[in-house]
Amino acid sequence: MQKKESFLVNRLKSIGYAFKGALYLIKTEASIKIQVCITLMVTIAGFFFNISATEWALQCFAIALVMATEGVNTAIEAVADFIHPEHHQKIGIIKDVAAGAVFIAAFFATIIGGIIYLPKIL
Ligand SMILES: Nc1ncnc2c1ncn2[C@@H]1O[C@H](COP(=O)(O)OP(=O)(O)OP(=O)(O)O)[C@@H](O)[C@H]1O
Repeated sequence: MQKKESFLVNRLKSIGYAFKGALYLIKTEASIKIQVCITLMVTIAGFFFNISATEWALQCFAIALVMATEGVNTAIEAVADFIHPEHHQKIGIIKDVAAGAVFIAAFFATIIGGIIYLPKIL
């Protein structure tokens, strides 16, 4: 009989798997690499312009939203390719909708960036 692992060991393992997934995403996805670069740039900009705590919170939220939707988009693409490797109209729609979610997050993240930085630059 298999020994039942404690709740804590299970949670730690889950964090490990999630970390592995995030690392895989950063290593394999070109768009996430670009997003990591943008994250570094806006973090430097945040310190440079000495943005407020609320602005930091909004910036972190925008970054997290874009990266999280990108991760979900990648997972959906992988599932779609796995279950139906051939070309299919429905797969196309599924992938387009998933990509659309990333676009929406990125669009509003850009607006947040504009609201924070444009008044400081102009
Ligand atoms: N199996 C398929 N059947 C129908 N259309 C597809 C299929 N695979 C891809 N497409 C179309 O091509 C587009 C790009 O798909 P792809 O899987 O190459 O994603 P991508 O945007 O290049 O992914 P990445 O996030 O890795 O850059 C999809 O949004 C969809 O419109």
